[in-house]
Amino acid sequence: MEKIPGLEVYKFGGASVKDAAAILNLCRIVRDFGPQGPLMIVVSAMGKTTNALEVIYDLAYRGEDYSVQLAALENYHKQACTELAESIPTINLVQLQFQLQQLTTSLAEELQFMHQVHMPESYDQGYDQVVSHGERFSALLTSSALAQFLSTAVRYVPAQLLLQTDEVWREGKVDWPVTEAQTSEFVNKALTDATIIVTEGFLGGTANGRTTTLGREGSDYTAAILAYCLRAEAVTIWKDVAGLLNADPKIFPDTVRYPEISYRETIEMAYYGASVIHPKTLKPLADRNIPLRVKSFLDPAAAGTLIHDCQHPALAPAFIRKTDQCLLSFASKDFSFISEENLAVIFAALALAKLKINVMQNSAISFSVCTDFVERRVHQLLDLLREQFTLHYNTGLQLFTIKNYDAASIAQLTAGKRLLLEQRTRSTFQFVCQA
Ligand SMILES: Nc1ncnc2c1ncn2[C@@H]1O[C@H](COP(=O)(O)OP(=O)(O)O)[C@@H](O)[C@H]1O
Ligand SMILES: N[C@@H](CC(=O)OP(=O)(O)O)C(=O)O
Repeated sequence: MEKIPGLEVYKFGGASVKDAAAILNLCRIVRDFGPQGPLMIVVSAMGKTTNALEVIYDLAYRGEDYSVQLAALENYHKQACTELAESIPTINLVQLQFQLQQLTTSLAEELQFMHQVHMPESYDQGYDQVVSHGERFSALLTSSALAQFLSTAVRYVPAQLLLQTDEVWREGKVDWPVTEAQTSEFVNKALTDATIIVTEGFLGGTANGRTTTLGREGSDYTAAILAYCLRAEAVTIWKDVAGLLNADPKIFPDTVRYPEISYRETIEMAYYGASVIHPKTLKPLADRNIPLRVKSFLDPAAAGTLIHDCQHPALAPAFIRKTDQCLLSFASKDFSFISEENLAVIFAALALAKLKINVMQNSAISFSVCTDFVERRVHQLLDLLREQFTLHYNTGLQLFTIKNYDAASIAQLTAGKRLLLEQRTRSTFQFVCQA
């Protein structure tokens, strides 16, 4: 497709649209810091809406009463509408409330269906139809607020029209050629009479028009997919932190910001579990050399972090913690060595149970793997391997990774901890310990 000159992509996550004040702040950021050229805005569900929808969906699925939780979610969005209309008087509150009501009705219908029918084989498909409403509410409120705040045309384009995926519910895989063609068509059409487009993060659509989701926290990835398809000039993800830091400030004290960092370093940090950027975000951007800025929506004038194709001097060590880990070990029952044949069986079972290996270690007669503890999947794995191996596993563990470690950073992080497994390469030190 033809490049659209100057087009940029902004992604606003849950924290940056958590209430009317936050949406108003978003409007000011677009007005005061927005690009000269067209802008594609990707929004996540407001605040913790996705978590709330997951709870409601589970209640509905189990045939239990979810009316209190649903009413609370409805009121949360209604209140945001009312408060936005108080701050931006040109908002047509009656119309906005009507549109919100339509979405609420659609959500209630999806839930009602699951509540009555209870089809285990449709659990994941139903999840996507329900949980996607969080992003829909948010896109409605954000696009309405922006249009009135900026007194300009703002087009809302549903993500299902842009991103086509397969039918792997909750983890939709993007059909790149179709997505590129659709995105080009709908965005060019929208830009004939508007310079700002709003769409939902995290969502896609199948060829049959059903909604899919891309995996939790997938809105960063949506921004990257659209930027790739539109050959955007840059992507900015607006967060509640000063940029990409060397550790999560909610867990580690005294963090430092990386002003500039390469795609490669960032992709590794995301892979090891730095939750500030969804791990799939970097590849589409690196493929088309599109810079990614991480900026603070609380201090939009501040520099943030620029992630691009660059060389930089050695970085301060990065600390990453993954919680809820499980350490599994498999030993041959007859004291024979762990052979390539044994490993092939173990890997096949891990793939079948959809468990990702976070760290692994081989010894003479046993093989250990650290994975995220997803109970259902771990039990599936154990069932698959029980006959052939002696199995041990520990849960409730933490996996720490230090990238670009030095002796001081290892000493600092391991102090007072009992390490169950440790491993180091030239640049990365990892260990598993009790929480
Ligand atoms: N290395 C890191 N640098 C900055 N923030 C980090 C890092 N690792 C984890 N975080 C956490 O990521 C959070 C922001 O990401 P996230 O909550 O996914 O944002 P949103 O959902 O609003 O897009 C921060 O509040 C911070 O706690
Ligand atoms: N709302 C979805 C998608 C997402 O990316 O959200 P956030 O940008 O707030 O992490 C989720 O919570 O998983």
